[in-house]
This record gives sequence, C-alpha cells and structure tokens, in this order.
Amino acid sequence: MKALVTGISGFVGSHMAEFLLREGVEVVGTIRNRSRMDHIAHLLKDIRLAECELRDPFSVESLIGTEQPDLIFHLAAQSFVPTSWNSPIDTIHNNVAGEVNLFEAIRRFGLGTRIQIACSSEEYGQVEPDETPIRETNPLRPLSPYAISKVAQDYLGYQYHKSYGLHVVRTITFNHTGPRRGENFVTSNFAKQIVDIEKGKKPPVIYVGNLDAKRDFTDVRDVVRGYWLALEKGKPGENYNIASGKCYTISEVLALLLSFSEVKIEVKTDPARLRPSDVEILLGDYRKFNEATGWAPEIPFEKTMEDLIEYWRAQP
Ligand SMILES: C[C@H]1O[C@H](OP(=O)(O)OP(=O)(O)OC[C@H]2O[C@@H](n3cnc4c(=O)[nH]c(N)nc43)[C@H](O)[C@@H]2O)[C@@H](O)[C@@H](O)C1=O
Repeated sequence: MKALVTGISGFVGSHMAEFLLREGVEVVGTIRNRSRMDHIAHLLKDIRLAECELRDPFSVESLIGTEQPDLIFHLAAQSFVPTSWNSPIDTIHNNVAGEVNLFEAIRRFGLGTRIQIACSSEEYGQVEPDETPIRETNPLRPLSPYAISKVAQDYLGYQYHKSYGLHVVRTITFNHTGPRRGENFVTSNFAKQIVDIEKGKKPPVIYVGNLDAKRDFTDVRDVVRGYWLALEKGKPGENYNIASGKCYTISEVLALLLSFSEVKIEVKTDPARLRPSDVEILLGDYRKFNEATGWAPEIPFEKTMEDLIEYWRAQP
C-alpha cells in the first residue's frame, strides 16, 4: 500500500508520515524547494520525497502519473487564518488550485485512489449559541478568506465524488495542536513565548490577542489516526467532524500553559494580534465520525499542552 502525503514537511504532514510508517505503509511526500525539513529530518531514511508545486497542473500530473498512490492525505495548505487577510488571493489560489489539480490528475489517469481532504471547522464561522456542539449539518457562515478557501476545498471534494465518482472523504477538523505546531498558532505561540522567558531570551511579558474566543482542541496524534480511519472506513463523498467535544477559552489555555512554568509573567494585549473578525466559538460534535469509524480522541488536552511546552524547551 502506497500513500502520498501532500505537505509532508509541515506540522500535520510529519505526524501523518510517522503514523503511516508504523502501519507499514510506503510513504511518499510532496515538498517545495522552500520547504523546511526539520520536522521530517528523522524520517528521511524511511520516506521518499517528491518535489511538486501543487498549484502547477503539470507538476501534479507528472507526480500522480509516476506514483499512482493508493491513498492520498491532502494536508498541504496555507493554514494560518491571519495570513489569509494579508494575501487573500494567494490563500484561495494555493488551497483551491492545489486540490483541483490533484483531483484532475486522479481523474485523468482513471485511478481508484482514496483521497482524504483536510477541511476545517473555520468553515462553520459564525456559530449561534444554540448551535453547539456543531454537527456537520450546521450552516456554513465563513468569516475569513481562509475559511472560504476551505469551503471551496470541501465542496470540490463533494462535487468530484458526485460528478466523477472519486473516492473523496472530507474531514472537518477542529483546532489541533501538539509537538511541532508552527509558532504562529496560539498554543505554540504562547508556549514558545513562555519558554523564551524561562531561557532569559525575552523580558517576562507575554503578548496575546483575543482571549475570549473558545476553541475545541484535539491532539495532532489523534487527528492523524482519524485521517487514516477516514480512508479505511469513511464513506466516499461524506464529511466528518474531527473534534474533542470540549472547548476552552483562549484565556483558559493561557492559564494552563502558564501553570507549567515557575516564572512570573505579565500578560499584555498586542493589538496587531486582533483579527478583523474572529470566530467566537468552535465546539464540535464528532458522533458521525465515531459511528462510521469508531474514532474517539484519546490524548487529554493537558497532556498535549505539556508535550508542547516540553517540545519548545528542547529546541536550541
Ligand atoms: C480549525 C482552524 O484552527 C486554526 O485556526 P485558528 O482557530 O485561527 O487558530 P489560532 O491558533 O491562530 O487561533 C486560535 C484562537 O486564538 C486567538 N488568539 C489569541 N491570542 C492569539 C495569539 O497571540 N496568536 C494567535 N495565533 N491566536 C491568538 C485567535 O484570535 C483565535 O480565536 C488553524 O489550524 C486553521 O488552519 C484551522 O483550520
């Protein structure tokens, strides 16, 4: 069995590759010439890398024709919400064109490849108080260009399944984190700031954005197990929430991370971290996915946060 992981050098891609190797699957991953390799340096003897620009249809067609994978985990994306306000077209082009090029190549070679698409809870956007926990049937009211790009990815998955019978499973993942999470994202950003203060690299002040937002966090290691099960047991064309079913305010996340440290830290709002519109609450209902695949989260949030802060403490 051969799996292609797009964006293998990224946060989720590196965990996906580790999971697949443990399952005994042959792993090929896409990188671009500017990809960072530090997340997958320890895997290089066990995986193969293919340079591929997903926005370029010729690059994708040549990759798919050569590799003809049994499974695709499509994880490559511009995934940071604030970047999508600074360069909306780039986010939309990157996320949407990459997926269309993959689907078109699979279709043209007539492959039966099973494809997982990483959709996002950001698609739900503005959620009303009586709509939580959020089910897959909830209206989509996206609040950022990133969310729009994910709505497009999601419905393209649906459409290519309906129009051409492609085996596409749409996973709608709520926030996820863990070791190697990029330092822009809130959990890693706070953990790294705390560790930089502990190491004396910066004064004892932590900068924060909107602490009132509520998010549902799952450990990335549970998420990649979910992606595998989505292709093992999920129904093609369907969408499935992957979530923990619990949510925390960002101020509770901050308090938890601060509780792991001995140093005294002042908290200051950085206006540059506030967004034109921020999704107020994301709390997911994962029953549909559980019923289809048996998946449930296993790693408690406190353990994920401890592992994350230890990850930053171990960085040079
Ligand atoms: C499901 C979804 O999950 C992620 O999107 P996100 O929720 O925007 O993630 P984040 O970690 O940037 O923010 C979480 C919350 O935390 C608030 N917040 C406060 N203070 C800071 C702060 O200082 N930095 C950041 N980044 N956020 C802050 C911020 O305003 C927001 O309310 C991506 O994986 C995305 O790809 C995805 O699909």
